[in-house]
Amino acid sequence: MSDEHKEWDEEKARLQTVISQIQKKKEQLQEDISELKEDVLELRQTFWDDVTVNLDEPDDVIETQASMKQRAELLSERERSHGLFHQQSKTLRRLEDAPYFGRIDFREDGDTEAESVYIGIASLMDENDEEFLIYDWRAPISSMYYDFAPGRAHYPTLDGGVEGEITLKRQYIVKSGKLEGMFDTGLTIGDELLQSLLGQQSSPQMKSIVASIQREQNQVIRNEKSKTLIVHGVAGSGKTSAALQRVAYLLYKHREKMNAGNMVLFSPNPLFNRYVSNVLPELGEENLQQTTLHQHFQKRLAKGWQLESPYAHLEYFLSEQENSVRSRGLEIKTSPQLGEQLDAYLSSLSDAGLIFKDLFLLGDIWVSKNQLQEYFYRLDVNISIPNRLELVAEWLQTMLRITEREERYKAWVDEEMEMLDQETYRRAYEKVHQTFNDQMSEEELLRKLVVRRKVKPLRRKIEAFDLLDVESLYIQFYRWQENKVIAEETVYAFQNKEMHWEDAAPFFFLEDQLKGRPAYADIRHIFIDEAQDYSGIQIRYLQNLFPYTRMTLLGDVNQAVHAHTSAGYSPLVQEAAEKNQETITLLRSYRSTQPIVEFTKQLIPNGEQIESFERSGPRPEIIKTESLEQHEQSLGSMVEDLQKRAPGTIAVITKTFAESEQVWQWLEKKGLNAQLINEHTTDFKEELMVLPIYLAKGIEFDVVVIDDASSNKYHEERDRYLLYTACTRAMHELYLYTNGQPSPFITGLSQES
Ligand SMILES: Nc1ncnc2c1ncn2[C@@H]1O[C@H](COP(=O)(O)OP(=O)(O)OP(=O)(O)O)[C@@H](O)[C@H]1O
Repeated sequence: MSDEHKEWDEEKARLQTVISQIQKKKEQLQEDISELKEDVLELRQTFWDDVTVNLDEPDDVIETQASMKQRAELLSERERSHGLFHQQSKTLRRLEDAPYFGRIDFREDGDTEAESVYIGIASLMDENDEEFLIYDWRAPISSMYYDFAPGRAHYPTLDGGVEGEITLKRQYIVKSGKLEGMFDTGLTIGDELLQSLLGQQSSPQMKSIVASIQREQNQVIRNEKSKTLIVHGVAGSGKTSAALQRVAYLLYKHREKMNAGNMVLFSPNPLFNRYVSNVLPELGEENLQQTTLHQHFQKRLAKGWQLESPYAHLEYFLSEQENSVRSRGLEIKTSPQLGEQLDAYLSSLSDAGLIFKDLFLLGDIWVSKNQLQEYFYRLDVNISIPNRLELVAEWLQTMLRITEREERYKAWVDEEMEMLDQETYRRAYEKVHQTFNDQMSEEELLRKLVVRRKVKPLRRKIEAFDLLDVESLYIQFYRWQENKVIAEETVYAFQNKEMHWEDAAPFFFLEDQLKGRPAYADIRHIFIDEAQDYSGIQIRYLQNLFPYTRMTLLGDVNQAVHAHTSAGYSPLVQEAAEKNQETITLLRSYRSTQPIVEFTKQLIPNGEQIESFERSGPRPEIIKTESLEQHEQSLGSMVEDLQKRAPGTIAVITKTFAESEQVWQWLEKKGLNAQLINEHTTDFKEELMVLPIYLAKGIEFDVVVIDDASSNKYHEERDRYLLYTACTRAMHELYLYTNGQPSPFITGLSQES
């Protein structure tokens, strides 16, 4: 028997042994779960049997409480274990399917023999709990699998590190418990394996990449040095994938002190949220909180206000005439200097200029805005604005108590008391007797109650430091900057209780600086995907909101779709003075076939740095049409044809939503069942989709058809990046229609790979 055959048989035999171990553990766990379940049920049913309820004497009450507490603790401990067992059982079920995907044989310096380290999505011990049958991919020793080729290697430990030699590095393809393939590899984790993984069809949900994490991606995943990690990666280089594996890694590494609830992912759109929602559960971890910046601001918005969505904002600027007041305002509101200018404005407000709100009680001004301002500016100027506001609030609380006492005996209270219902009377009566408050008669208590109810909204306002007129202060900022026209334009929107997207971050930033930021103490790590689309002030806002939180920013400057990104700022560029930042660059694109990568990289400056992964496929095609009718006809037939021939997802990508609607109608007319994706879509329903570029961000499709890459649609510099983003969504096939003259960005591009 050849060595190869022998090894294959040995590996097969080992796999069987491990699987039978898993099955044994699973059965044992099942028994434990059943027992525990019975325990829990019994405890619930007999909860009161062992509790002697005696409330006669204070001592008896205490004893009763103690025995109840003991029972409740026992019950909750059992319930917790039950949950834990369930989790373990799920992990075992996953392991049973594919226990491991890799192996390294590592000989530690000083040892004579190498240990075989098998790596999978979770650790597994042998029967006697002595040896590791499988190591979790996140264990320190497993890091060598991703970081080193056979030869000298090391891995970190708490007391320094371990050095040694990797004598073998192997990969396995295991499906439904069967060994389907194995390869010995060098540094790159198996081209064979990657080929087979990347050649697959897209799926409606992103998959985990643990089995084939590349070395540079591993640096992203395990990085813990810097407070801010910037990952700058070309389209399809695995930024999102690496970020999600990073979450899983951090949850494993810090499992004693951190859980999924301590992390937030800011993603580009709700569809993307859904797209990535399966990766962590697939790895046996809970999902982290996901939101979009828009959803976040919406939660903060006062009642009755409307916040423009970033998509509506984009649509506006994609179809707006240049040099409108709003587009000039946009430049200022997203300029890299805005943060500093707001800082300067805030520091000027320390001496003068704060605008307060009149405080009303019983329909009259109780304390006027001028009185508040006077009081505020009489306080020590060295105290910060939020702290001075706290002092103002304390002063108001005292005044309110006096006012309350004064109001109690006024005529309006008599009137209101007559209107009180029976229930309120009864409660007041009971309260007087319960509290043995002889001094306070029922009537007095009712008066107090009536006044308290009336002042409640005012008290709430004071407690929330809701004393400043932040809207006016925000508008005043633009006047202070001598940008009167922009101030007026903002006034106009604010009068209609509309907040434009570009106003949200500076507005809430200002509010937080003035009133003190809301606390998000439990958030330990935030991830910002598609960070290139964030303006300076949006990032500054988040940094200010989460001052003690680590941040991972992921993005690609070439995929910037927002107008402000041309303003010369990118959150992905490391600040020179900032020591706590680190940047990792990913240049290899895994999503698309080589011909597609070779085509798309010509669209952008410095595209030649982008490396493609050797995967073949048809060349991208540019199809010219001369009229709208021809365009409709040809695109419809092409899509119909694709549906018949190409399995998987097909996306027709347009520049704006209005164009998506039009294309969708064309396809409907042809009897093709397509899903029109809008900003509220959270699920893929059809394999054929029509959507604007900004909603396709971060997502991928087997086949992409660009609706109209003509110069009509894509001619400004900014359009270059939109087109690049759209084309790089394609995994296997890419078609570009151009109705009329092709865009200058694709004219003359080579379609050869
Ligand atoms: N190491 C890897 N092994 C297998 N597949 C990978 C690997 N890295 C990336 N991929 C695949 O490449 C595709 C692109 O990955 P991902 O979406 O994470 O990239 P991205 O950099 O976030 O892309 P974009 O910025 O263009 O949205 C996905 O299908 C992902 O599964």
